[in-house]
Amino acid sequence: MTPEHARAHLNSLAKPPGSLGRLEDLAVRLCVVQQTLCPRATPRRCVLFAADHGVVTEGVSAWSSEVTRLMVSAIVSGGAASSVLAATTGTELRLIDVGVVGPGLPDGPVHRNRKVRAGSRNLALEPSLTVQEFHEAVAVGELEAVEAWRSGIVVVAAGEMGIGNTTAASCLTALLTKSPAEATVGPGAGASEEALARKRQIVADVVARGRPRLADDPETVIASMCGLEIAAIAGFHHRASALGLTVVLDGFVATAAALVADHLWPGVARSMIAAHQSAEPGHAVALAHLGLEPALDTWQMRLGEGTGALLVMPLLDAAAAIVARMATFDQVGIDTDGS
Ligand SMILES: Cc1cc2ncn([C@H]3O[C@H](COP(=O)(O)O)[C@@H](O)[C@H]3O)c2cc1C
Ligand SMILES: O=C(O)c1cccnc1
Repeated sequence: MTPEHARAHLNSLAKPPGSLGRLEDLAVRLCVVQQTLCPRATPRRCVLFAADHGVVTEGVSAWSSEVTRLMVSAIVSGGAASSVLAATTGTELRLIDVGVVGPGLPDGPVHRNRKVRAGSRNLALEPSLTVQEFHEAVAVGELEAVEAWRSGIVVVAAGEMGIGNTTAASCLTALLTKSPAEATVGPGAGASEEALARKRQIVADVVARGRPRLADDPETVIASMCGLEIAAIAGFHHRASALGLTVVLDGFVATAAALVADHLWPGVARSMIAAHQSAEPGHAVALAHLGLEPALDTWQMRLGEGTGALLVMPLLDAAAAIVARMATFDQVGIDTDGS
């Protein structure tokens, strides 16, 4: 199924060609990703991965690390933005703790404790993860993708919660897209000008250190600036894509994880639909590198936590319904010959 084939089908439906605008682009993408003219947007699941970041001690975030643990509780108990959007869009939600500092919640229908370690190390001073820790976190994400597939899920999204994770995402985006640090650093969850300047300096230094070694030892370099939840999302994206699931890509941090997956296992972007373009400047850079067009590009969202992916789910329902259920010009008796 090529884009041209899907577009020709849409043009045969009882409407002026292209008149559903961006919904048609989304429908084409869904058909191409699923290789069918009967695409599906359900059943679906959003899996959030949570972990802490040692680099927070450098003052790069407006928030302290304990907010990660508190937000994990809020997500699980239904009060977070992601919980509300998952509930209103008919999307199952899971929260996997891959490395939040502090005691974990008990396992339950939504929450799982899969801590690899209590947060990543401070990437400004030392490698944030060892290659072994990176692999363990990747495996946690891979297992969640396998479980989704075994449960008959068709569409998945990965999201994250981890104070400080936009610093790691900026490092990875600059490293893997070969962009300057200034192009990939933004205020994250509201960093002050002072924090932003520190963040820029740290990202520039860390990427400059890693860049010369990337070709020879990609896993060590990626692990050295990666967060546990970002590694888990990379594993999730990779395995979900290999199993033929449709992957809806969330914001800047989830897309940095997609860059990691694409670098280690090229081709994952073929299974992906980019939900939105985050207000974080690095997101546009990362999406362009992956060759993905966001469905929503003027919404100025900058939360992560799976929220952009969740917001786009009802549009996927609409896109799937248009493709599979609309009548053709022929069926309604409209002659398009000579038009
Ligand atoms: C209450 C709250 C809820 C969030 N949900 C997602 N994030 C987002 O912001 C954090 C990254 O931004 P930075 O790198 O600047 O710390 C991550 O937790 C991300 O998921 C949140 C942030 C906060 C404060
Ligand atoms: O787009 C994102 O993923 C994002 C933006 C700001 C803060 N946290 C995440």
